[in-house]
Amino acid sequence: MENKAIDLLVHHIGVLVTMRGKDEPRTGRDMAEVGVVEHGAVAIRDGKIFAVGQEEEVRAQIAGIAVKQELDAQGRLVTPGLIDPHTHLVHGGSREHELSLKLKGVPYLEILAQGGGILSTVRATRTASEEALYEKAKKSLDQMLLYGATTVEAKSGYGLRLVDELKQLRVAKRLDENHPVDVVSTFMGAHAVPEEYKGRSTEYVDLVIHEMLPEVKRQGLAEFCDVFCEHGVFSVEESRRILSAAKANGFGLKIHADEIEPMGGAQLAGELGCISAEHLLAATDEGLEAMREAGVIAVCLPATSFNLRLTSHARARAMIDMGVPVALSTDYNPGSSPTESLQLVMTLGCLNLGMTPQEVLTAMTINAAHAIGRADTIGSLEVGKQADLVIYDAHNLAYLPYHFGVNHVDTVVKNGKVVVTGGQLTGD
Ligand SMILES: N=CN[C@@H](CCC(=O)O)C(=O)O
Ligand SMILES: [Zn+2]
Repeated sequence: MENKAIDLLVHHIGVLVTMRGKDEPRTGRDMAEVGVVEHGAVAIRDGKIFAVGQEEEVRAQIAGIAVKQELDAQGRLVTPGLIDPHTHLVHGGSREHELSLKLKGVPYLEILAQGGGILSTVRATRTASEEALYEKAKKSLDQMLLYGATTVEAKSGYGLRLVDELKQLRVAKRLDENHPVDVVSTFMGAHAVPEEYKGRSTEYVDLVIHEMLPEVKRQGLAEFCDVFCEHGVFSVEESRRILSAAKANGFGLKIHADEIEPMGGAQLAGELGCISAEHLLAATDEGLEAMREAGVIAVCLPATSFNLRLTSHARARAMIDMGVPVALSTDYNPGSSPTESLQLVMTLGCLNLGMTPQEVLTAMTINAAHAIGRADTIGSLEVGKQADLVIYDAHNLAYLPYHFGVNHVDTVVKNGKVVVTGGQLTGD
């Protein structure tokens, strides 16, 4: 079998960013160690990386083995496929009408308290057919792929009743099966208290725990469970109840924590051993310390703080310096972050969170892979891992966040197949 043909050889890579070398989530200085190889090549067989490194070495390793297809990277930049570890991919409708409210200074939680915000998307998602949700989410997933994402996490949470939560999760599952991008599902029945349970949040929490969680598990529709722990949404105690039940049902845990108010969500993430905690703009030093001790990954969402016109951002610099592993994500959703572009997030990660281009790339490759429990197969270009990589129309890493607002992706290889070429989907 050693001589079975190489399916694809990507060669003449000017700067190859491998992210190789470490099994745990990257922290501190390691976040800047991106494993650059100049004059690189990647040999791919059966959808996996067969050899990677300097072109001369790779060619020596595959000497005598036939190569079916060669792809000339023309001296440009190659990175692992980008990973978006926090999205609300599947939903009905859009919320551009909230822009004028935002411009008048109406706060995000105020819009929600008035029955808008998440709840208006809940109405649109409940009335949408499964097919319409599929087509809309597919369009967004196409965009994500065109901007370099090869794996995406997707949360439910706009159904807020069993039938519609399952509908959202089925759409995510079908996309995972049919679309080149891998979709990892999270159940988020506790995204808001639905209108019909207004003032009865304890009853709704009971419903999530006793009806929704077991059924989602029984149908195998989600790997993780997430909760929006925030004033006026779910309290720390309610979040603890839901996440503890999720843990007992075998879900991995995530939490939208300390986004707007310092509630103690970060501490809860540490206490329960969540795989990740999201947002964290208002997280205290004690909260971050609890996360560091428990190895919880901080998923920072700079497009959200930008879009909500917040003057402060997640303290990613402090997190990195104190040893909390940081990942970055679009938080793609119709309210607080209507963008599919991880490249925009690169720019905001640098300019608003103070991260370097190297740290930003680590945060949306290997650390993002850890945040969704996939670091054994994706997130770096190493022998045996899935052959997911991106060729950019750029010659160095810093160029990506520097030249913002445009798409630098030229080619995407997913599981060894060219799925984007010349910035267009191939349809494979
Ligand atoms: N903060 C809560 N949930 C989403 C926003 C959802 C919405 O506004 O529709 C977020 O992560 O930003
Ligand atoms: Zn979110």
